[in-house]
Amino acid sequence: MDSYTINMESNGILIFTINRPEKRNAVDYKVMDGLLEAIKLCEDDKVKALAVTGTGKAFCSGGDLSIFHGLITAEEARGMLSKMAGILYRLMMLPKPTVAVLNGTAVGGGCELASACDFRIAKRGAKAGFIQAGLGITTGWGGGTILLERLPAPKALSMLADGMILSSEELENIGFIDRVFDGGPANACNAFLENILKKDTDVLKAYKNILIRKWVSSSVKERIEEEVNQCAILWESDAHHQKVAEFFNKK
Ligand SMILES: CC[C@H](C(=O)O)C(=O)SCCNC(=O)CCNC(=O)[C@H](O)C(C)(C)COP(=O)(O)OP(=O)(O)OC[C@H]1O[C@@H](n2cnc3c(N)ncnc32)[C@H](O)[C@@H]1OP(=O)(O)O
Repeated sequence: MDSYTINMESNGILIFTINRPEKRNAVDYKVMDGLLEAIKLCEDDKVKALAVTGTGKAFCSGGDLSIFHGLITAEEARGMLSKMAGILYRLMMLPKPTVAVLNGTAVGGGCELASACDFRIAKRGAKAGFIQAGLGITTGWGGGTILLERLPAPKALSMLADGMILSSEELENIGFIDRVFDGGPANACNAFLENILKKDTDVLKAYKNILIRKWVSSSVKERIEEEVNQCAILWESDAHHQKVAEFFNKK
């Protein structure tokens, strides 16, 4: 079974779907490479928007702990963290509308992936939380930096520092989720983007470039690199490795 799928819809939406339901769509290196492939495909003028979603009960459960728990030192972690941070940076800087369609639970790096999209819509009942703090680390794929660009600082910091998993309604109240939907993710995505897709691609690109210029002038890239560095340092702590071990021992 492929770890991801990439589908071009007739309405111009390119859909990237993480397809690892047996691991709640945890991100491994194949998923990272697939996301980068989808981002590059968006350079085609036929693509009007990019949607990111998952298969099964979860949107994305963050980094694949069964692989990444083998990364022990800061240096080892930094390689993986900076790879995905670089991909999420390219995702957020894509000069086309992007939407995370939360078909289910998003935790940890899954919330960082969702944050890198312009918009987030969630199926009623979906939950999401930046659980990294409970694992003895911070966000490490740029998601903390990006969230602080998306939400007012008090809201963003409470999501990050609380590390709680919140309901779709709570997330909508905070402003992390732009719309809660019932029914199928694809129909919800089409409905959310319907009016945007009617606009000329150059107009949409011009508006996104206003945002991109703001991020470039405020050194978002450098701030993400610093976030990666500080996560890598926390990564090698005994507290983090103990928490990851507890996740697997709880079975
Ligand atoms: C910088 C990013 C950072 C990093 O890279 O480390 C992070 O993303 S930190 C956060 C890492 N992610 C987690 O700690 C989440 C762990 N998973 C969960 O909390 C739950 O699985 C949840 C809430 C996502 C879903 O709970 P549910 O009860 O529906 O499912 P199970 O827990 O029974 O899991 C089913 C099955 O999937 C495996 N699984 C789930 N998440 C991961 C993961 N992130 N990596 C690897 N495997 C994962 C879990 O082990 C179960 O496998 P099974 O063989 O059936 O026991």
